[in-house]
Amino acid sequence: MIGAVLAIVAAVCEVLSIALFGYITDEVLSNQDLGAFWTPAVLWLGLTVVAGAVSFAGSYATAVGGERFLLRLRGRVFEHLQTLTPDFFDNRRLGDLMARLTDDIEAIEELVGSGLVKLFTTVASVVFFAGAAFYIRWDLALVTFTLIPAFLLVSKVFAARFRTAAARERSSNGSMNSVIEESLSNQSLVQAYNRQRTEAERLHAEGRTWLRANLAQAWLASLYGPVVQVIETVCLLVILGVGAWEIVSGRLTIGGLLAFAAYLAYLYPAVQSLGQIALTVSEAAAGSDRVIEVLRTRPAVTDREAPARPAARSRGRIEFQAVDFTYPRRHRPTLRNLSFVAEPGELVVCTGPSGAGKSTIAKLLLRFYDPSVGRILLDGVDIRELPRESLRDDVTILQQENLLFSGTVRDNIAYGRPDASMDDIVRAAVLADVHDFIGTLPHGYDTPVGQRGRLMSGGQRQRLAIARAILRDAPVLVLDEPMTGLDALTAARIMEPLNRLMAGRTTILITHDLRFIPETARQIVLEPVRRRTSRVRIRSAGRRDAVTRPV
Ligand SMILES: Nc1ncnc2c1ncn2[C@@H]1O[C@H](COP(=O)(O)OP(=O)(O)OP(=O)(O)O)[C@@H](O)[C@H]1O
Repeated sequence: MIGAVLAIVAAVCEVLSIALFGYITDEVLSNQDLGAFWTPAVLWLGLTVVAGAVSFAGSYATAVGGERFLLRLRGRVFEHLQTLTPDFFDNRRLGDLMARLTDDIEAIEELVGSGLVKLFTTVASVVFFAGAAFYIRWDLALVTFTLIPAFLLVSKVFAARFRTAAARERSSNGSMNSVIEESLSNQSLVQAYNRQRTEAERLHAEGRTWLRANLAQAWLASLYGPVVQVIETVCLLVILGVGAWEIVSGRLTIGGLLAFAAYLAYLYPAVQSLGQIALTVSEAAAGSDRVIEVLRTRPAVTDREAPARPAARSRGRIEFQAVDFTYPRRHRPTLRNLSFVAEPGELVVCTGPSGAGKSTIAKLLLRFYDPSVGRILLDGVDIRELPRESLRDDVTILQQENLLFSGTVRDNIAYGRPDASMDDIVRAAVLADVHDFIGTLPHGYDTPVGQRGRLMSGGQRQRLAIARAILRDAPVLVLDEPMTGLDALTAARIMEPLNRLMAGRTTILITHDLRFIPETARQIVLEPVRRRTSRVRIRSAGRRDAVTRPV
């Protein structure tokens, strides 16, 4: 609003300056009276200074509004993305989502930042310059204004095509980002398999689509200027012709005609830039369509309106009651009729062939998905009744692939409890058997772990993740293949800190590797769901031939 008001003031100053120019032409130049020059000259200079100051303040005020709006928009889209279940990300390309958060939001920025200032200034200019032209000679103004629809028609035709080209450019920009993101994040695989050339070709192919879309935009933008210029020249000739006739008839002075022409010289570019704003709007619209698509996606799992109030600290009793689950867009169920109980502090080992649905149990427990049938209970309460935040505070997961962020060792251990003291962090590292190793790092706890922790070995990453889980101190623990990728010696070494982590916590240990599992641990064996006969067997790890029973 401040920007709009200031833009109007600036336009009024410019209108008055041109009126002074007309006055000087008639009173000073035509009458050859130098004495009449000084007052309008000083006034003109004053108006120019005021117009400059006001338009500076207006542009800046509007830019502040636009940029702040964008800061909030980007934050809002990002927050919304984090409410969506991991399934959403599994089904999208990361590079494309990143393009939506950066380039597409930037396209909107161009509209609400510089675009908005321009729109205010232009509309104010059009209104005032048109008004001033009418004031000088309404009939001449009417004749010249009949040509304005030609400008608007041209910009309408161009804007529609520009929007299609911009949408293509936005989407191919997303695809290009995806290729770059995928290739660069998998560089060791790319190089080990000699796929550099193929990856470069993939990027080139996406780049060509992007190039075509950009050239279509450039073609339209370059054509727009000359087409408008032709219309402008027609207008100018009409003004000169009709103006000359008005002067001959004595209804207009030369100063009046010059001022009139000057108003139109401001007015037509303003109308033309209204058309260009239409192009900016088209581009922003293409970007905002993609941003809105993300904002419109509803999370697959949400909290109840009035969720149950969870106990201050959960005891950690987990119960799956006749759970069936089918992944979205899949026809075959992954789990069918799965029932088991894990008592507080108990270790339950979950095994079964690859693809039987072991990791799916962890995803259901964290409510990344809800069961299609059946219930999952935490301390006797259906987890759908609990706020997701408190449920996830009670469950710590140690994933198959240990996910570290690119911060320091300390940041990574404290990830689940950012307020933890240094003493707590060190204690967790000691229990996870990683403290001595950290001592050998160049900057100890302040050593960066590298992108996704790649500066650490698999075993070191695993022990850092164990320290992180120990520090989090949740009553329920899900360990998803904690020994994956580790050799026998490292796996044996991991077991000790893992046992310390599991002590006193309800633990669901998903693993293929039964070598280090305590004899007494209860074991759930998942069988892949085939026809309707799939089932779950429960047996003791020590007695593999024990009676198996469908649950
Ligand atoms: N997000 C998903 N969308 C669709 N299907 C999925 C998804 N995640 C897993 N699946 C499918 O569900 C089945 C079970 O997967 P899950 O990861 O739970 O198996 P798993 O028993 O842990 O296997 P592994 O031991 O190999 O890790 C598999 O057939 C898999 O293809």
